[in-house]
Amino acid sequence: MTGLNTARMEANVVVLGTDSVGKSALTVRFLTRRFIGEYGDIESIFSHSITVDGREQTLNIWDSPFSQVITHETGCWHVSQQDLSPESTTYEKRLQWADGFVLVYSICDRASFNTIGKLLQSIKATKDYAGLQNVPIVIVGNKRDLHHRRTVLSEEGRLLALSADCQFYEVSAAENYHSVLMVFHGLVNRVRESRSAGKKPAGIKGIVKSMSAVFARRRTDSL
Ligand SMILES: Nc1nc2c(ncn2[C@@H]2O[C@H](COP(=O)(O)OP(=O)(O)OP(=O)(O)O)[C@@H](O)[C@H]2O)c(=O)[nH]1
Repeated sequence: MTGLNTARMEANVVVLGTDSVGKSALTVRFLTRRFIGEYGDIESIFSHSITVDGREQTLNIWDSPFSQVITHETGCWHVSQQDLSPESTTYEKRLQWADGFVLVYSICDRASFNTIGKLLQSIKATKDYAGLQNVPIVIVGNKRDLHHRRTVLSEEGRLLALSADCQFYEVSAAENYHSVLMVFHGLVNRVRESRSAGKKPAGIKGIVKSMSAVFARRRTDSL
């Protein structure tokens, strides 16, 4: 016996970001260790098992082209027309399905970085609505190999991640497997942390909250 907890875990991951930032390149690099250059527009869910800290983890990764995803009008998120058919899977469904998110922008594309803030807003709104705070999210600045064409500073990515309580990595799906692996390992650790936090017994704050709720109810009952 090694004493390691070998229980297998499963987590659903959605990879999001604007067109051509390298979502498929990142996903395929993680799954196959290879960079193949062109990926097409196919929406796919991949299942892949990895071992993190001695524990096996199955990730179901949903990679979808951005053009099928969302538009943002007057503060509301809308799914695009082609996503409204009954058999199609909407943006909201993707958000509900996911246990964690990889949000990708290109360091050479300022607009793709600006979109990350909007994606964060919509994810947090959906998860908060479902009572799930602190959803695990990793922000990834891709195409690091193209640093001569950089328009987004590393510090900007890091600050955004810090302000939204997310992890942050800059990677090159084209040139480096290891940094891509770190992205998914980082997310797995976050998912584990959030699951074990969900199972923890109520801390002192939780107990005070429940007692206040009980006493408040008694006061209203006696009126
Ligand atoms: N130089 C460089 N090119 C990359 C990198 N990652 C992806 N690319 C290229 O960027 C282009 C878009 O990559 P994709 O992986 O298809 O991007 P995507 O975000 O999945 O795009 P959509 O499917 O349109 O949403 C392709 O030509 C890739 O070869 C990278 O790290 N460095």
